[in-house]
Amino acid sequence: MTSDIGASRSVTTDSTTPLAARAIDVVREYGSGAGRVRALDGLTIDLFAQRFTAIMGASGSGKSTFLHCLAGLDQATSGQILLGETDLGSLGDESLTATRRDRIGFVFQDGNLLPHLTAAENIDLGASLAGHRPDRAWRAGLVEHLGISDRMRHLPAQLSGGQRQRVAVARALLGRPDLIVADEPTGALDSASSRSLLEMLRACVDDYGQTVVMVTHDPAAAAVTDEVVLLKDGRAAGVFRTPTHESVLERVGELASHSEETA
Ligand SMILES: Nc1ncnc2c1ncn2[C@@H]1O[C@H](COP(=O)(O)OP(=O)(O)OP(=O)(O)O)[C@@H](O)[C@H]1O
Repeated sequence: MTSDIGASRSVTTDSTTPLAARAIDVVREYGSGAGRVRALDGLTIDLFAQRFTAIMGASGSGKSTFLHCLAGLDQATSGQILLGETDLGSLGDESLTATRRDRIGFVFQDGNLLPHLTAAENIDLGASLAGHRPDRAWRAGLVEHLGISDRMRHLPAQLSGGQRQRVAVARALLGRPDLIVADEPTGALDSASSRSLLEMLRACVDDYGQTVVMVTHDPAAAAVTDEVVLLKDGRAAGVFRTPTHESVLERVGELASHSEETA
């Protein structure tokens, strides 16, 4: 059970709550002619700073496409993605690469570690590429908090799936990014590792003041977040706060039955 993670959440939002990122009327089309697919169809979402937001929706509703556009890995066909005040669409290749490296942390399903680098080298990779020295005290605290201090010299193949994910979380947090994006991070984990990863992502927000956006199909994972954004056919189809396992199941069920009625 994960329902007690984040049990003390309290989410209030008003016009002064700062935004970490925004998607404004975003369209993303793939292909052309008869094969054209509109993966995002005028999507508008506000992502509040220092919050944990889940993105949910049926398969094909545009979740990964949105996350990739938000993280500057893919480009919207039209509309705007703002990271703080920065319009990602206005950046050239070099600035976009630097923005991704310096302002966004990534946690993907398989950890996405480089196999020939040790855990420590993987954690330091972003800082090394940027020519920065990692903040040693911050790094040591993170690694300790994540329980991987004794695994720093191991290669990814010598780590468990859960340990690889912890390394990925440490790497994502090292540069204190403006935004951490997680794509189905619990998808390949057993329930204990999944719970532990969700606790870590929750701690990123509660203890380190980070902003986390996570795509998930898992109601138990969504139930530890502050806010759930539902997508349908490439558009926002609802937002609800302080989700519980039950409320997630209910809202996702409603969305699915509404889709059947209108199909
Ligand atoms: N590179 C691509 N080329 C063509 N179509 C694509 C491409 N990437 C995604 N799509 C299409 O865009 C739509 C949205 O895909 P996306 O992967 O964002 O959905 P999703 O909600 O993340 O799905 P899932 O839950 O199955 O991962 C789908 O119809 C998909 O087939």
